[in-house]
This record gives sequence, C-alpha cells and structure tokens, in this order.
Amino acid sequence: MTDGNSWQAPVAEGALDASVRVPGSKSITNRAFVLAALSAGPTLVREPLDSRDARLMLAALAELGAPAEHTADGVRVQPLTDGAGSVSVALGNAGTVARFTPPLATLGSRTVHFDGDPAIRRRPVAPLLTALAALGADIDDGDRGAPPFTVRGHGGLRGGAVELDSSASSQFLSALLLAAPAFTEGVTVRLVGRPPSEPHIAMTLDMLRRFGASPERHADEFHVPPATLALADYRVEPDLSTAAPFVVAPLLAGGTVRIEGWPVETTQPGDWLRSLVRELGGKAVLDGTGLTVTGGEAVRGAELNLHEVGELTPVVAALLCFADGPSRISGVAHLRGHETDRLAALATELTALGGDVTETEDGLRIRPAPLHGGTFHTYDDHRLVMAGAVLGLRVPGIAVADPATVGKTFPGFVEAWDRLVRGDRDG
Ligand SMILES: O=C(O)C1=C[C@@H](OP(=O)(O)O)[C@@H](O)[C@H](O)C1
Ligand SMILES: C=C(OP(=O)(O)O)C(=O)O
Repeated sequence: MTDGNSWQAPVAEGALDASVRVPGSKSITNRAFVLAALSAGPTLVREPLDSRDARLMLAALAELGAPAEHTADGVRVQPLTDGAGSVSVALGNAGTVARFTPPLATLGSRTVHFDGDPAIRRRPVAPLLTALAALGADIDDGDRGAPPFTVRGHGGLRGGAVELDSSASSQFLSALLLAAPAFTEGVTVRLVGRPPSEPHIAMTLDMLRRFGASPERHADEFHVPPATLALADYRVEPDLSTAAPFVVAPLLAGGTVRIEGWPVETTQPGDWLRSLVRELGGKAVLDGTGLTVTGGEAVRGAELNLHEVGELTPVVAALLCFADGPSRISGVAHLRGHETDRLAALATELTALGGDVTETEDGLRIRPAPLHGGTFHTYDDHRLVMAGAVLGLRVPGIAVADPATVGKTFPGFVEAWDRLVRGDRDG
C-alpha cells in the first residue's frame, strides 16, 4: 500500500511460495547500449532494462549521435555519427552514465555538457577525467573534479598508455576500456590502487569480447587495441542485484522463492548471493531455468567483506539485522560515493528503527536488537527502498519513504514485492 509519499512495506504472514521475474541487468544493459553505439552497424539489445538509468543512457547516446528505437523485440541502437554544436547530457544519478559517456564525447566533434541530480555532483569522477585528459581529451571541469563538466570533442581521441586510480569506483576503469576500441591507439591502463567490484570489470572485458574487441589483462595492466566492433543481436540477463531482496526474503519469512532465468554462468556480482544464502543457513539450488531459494531455521551472523559486491550492501545489511549473532560488513568504504553515503544512511536509518548498527571506517557492525516500525528514509537511493522492503518482512509499520526512487533500476518493484509477500491477500 502506498500512502502519500511512503509505502507500508508488507509483513510476511506465512511462508513464501512464489516465482519472480526481475528486469534486465542495469550494468549489462548500459554496457550493451554503449558498445552498440560504438559498433559499425545497428545492434538489437533484447530484454533490456527499462528504468530511469537505462533511459538516461539512451537519451545520452542520442545526444551524442547514436539514436535508438524501441521495437517489439527490444531496443535497436544505431552507430554513433558525428555532428557539430553543443549538446547536453543528463546524468540523473546514474554512475554508469556519468562514467561511461564522457569518453564517447571525445570521439565526435560536439561540445558536450554533462550534469545531473544534486547527488551526482557529489559522486567521484575526477580520476576518469584526469586519465581522459592525459589520453588527449579537452575537458573543462572548473577544477571541481565532478559534474557539471564539459568535454570538447575534436573528432577522435589518440589514446595510448595511462595510469588510473580506480579505487573509488570500478566504473572509471570500465569507462576507459569500453570506449578504447575507438581510440586511435587503443588504451593501456596501469592501475594504481585496487578497484572495487571486480565482477563488473570482468563484465566489461567479457562484453568487449562479445562485441569483437580483444582486451587483455596482466595483473594490474589492461590493454585494449583499436578494433571495429559489431554485434547484431545481444540478450540481457536478469539483474541479479535487483533480485537480492527476493533472494533473501525466504531467509526471513520462510518458504521458497524462485528467481526465473538466473543464468548458469554470469559475470554479475549478484551471483554471489547463492553462497551467501548457504552461509546464512538457507538453501539455493540453481538449475537451467532459475534459482530456487529456501529459508532455514535462523539467519546466522556473519563477517562479510563486500568489496567486490558493494552494491548488495543495503539489502545484506537489512538482512543481518535479524541474525542470531553479531555481524560485520567490511571492504566497502567506496559506498560513501554511491547514490548517497550508504554507510551513513544505513547506520542512521537502521538505528532509528531500534537496530544496533554502527559505521566503521570501511563498513558496518551489526548486533542483534529488536526493530520497531517507523519511517525508513531512502535518500534517493533505489537500494535503500529494497532494504526497507526486507525489514518490513518481519517488522510491522515500516513506512518506506519515497518508494518511486526505486525506478532507477526497477520501476515495478513495489508491486512485485507486494505480490511476493501478500500473495492474493487484498488490502
Ligand atoms: O560498472 C557497473 O555497472 C557498476 C559498478 C559498481 O560501481 P562501483 O565500482 O562504483 O561500486 C556497482 O556498484 C554499480 O552499481 C554498477
Ligand atoms: C552504485 C550503484 O549505481 P550506479 O550505477 O549509479 O553507480 C548501484 O546501483 O548500487
């Protein structure tokens, strides 16, 4: 039930028994759109995500000269064509748009202004802009190292060798690698510092290969030679991070939830949820058609380093509030530069509902404590809406503020969650 600008997250009143289909992966969709724009011919992207971030990416590519059309089978993206004059790219609060599209602006001759929500102005982008400038790009960021900034295209980018500190976000590295086949000399990136989110880097390399590029990695060095990309048809996997609240739900409510179409092989970080379920006492069975999760007796407390799967932190933190012993989440200092400062937001909101949650330098410490109802503020962060939903399974009276912000990655989330938990119950 949505009331004004909040949503009463439903309490699970019996064991779950449901099958769920989640929308396409944000990370795969937005990479596919970028690689399609860089390809020599049109690409049909099948089963793409349709959400705020995906629409922002399509709008950005259209501004940059690569229009797309929705067809009965998906989204057909046309190759980038050059143009003149000034255009504006709206970033919203989409990290993938803010990091993946500036390199594309260097390939044409337009002057491209980038800006977005107040939140994106606080998210890091400086190491990417510095690396692009070192590779020959003409960028004016007013020394802010953050949006708004302007990229003046001069008809292509030289590319070559560059050092990059991608420790604040793996997206800086992915951004350079995705565009590199179109740079005159390709790119050789030597990392300083360790990036988070290794699966997302593997995803970038895998998708580059599928589109015909030949990226190589030797430890901290990445090389992408120039290449002509082409792929007529690409199918997007379901988003396994969006699936996270549905995967953990039976651990709190009992019963079984089946996620349809869970891939048997994937680079998505959400695939780690299968081992999490087992570690916390549940069962997760993957077959050729989906993942079936069954809850256990109790949720065990755990020590989890989430450096590689940081985007799962809000849902995992909500889950661990119900564990039978203390838990610790570490390795996620970079979450302070996500949609909001997620560590501060989670500590504040979970504590306000009675939780015993403290922020550490690189994560959260969570001790068992009874939660009570109240407003769960979501800070314009889709994954906090999902975390609030998880709390509501066990705690009556959780009002999740601004549920529409979940439209960043799953516009139909509230309806899908109500169906999962309430089944046919009305009201
Ligand atoms: O490349 C991607 O698609 C993403 C990489 C990760 O970013 P960070 O490395 O900044 O955490 C992840 O958290 C984000 O949701 C999506
Ligand atoms: C960090 C996230 O998003 P973005 O793509 O905006 O970085 C996320 O989805 O958890």
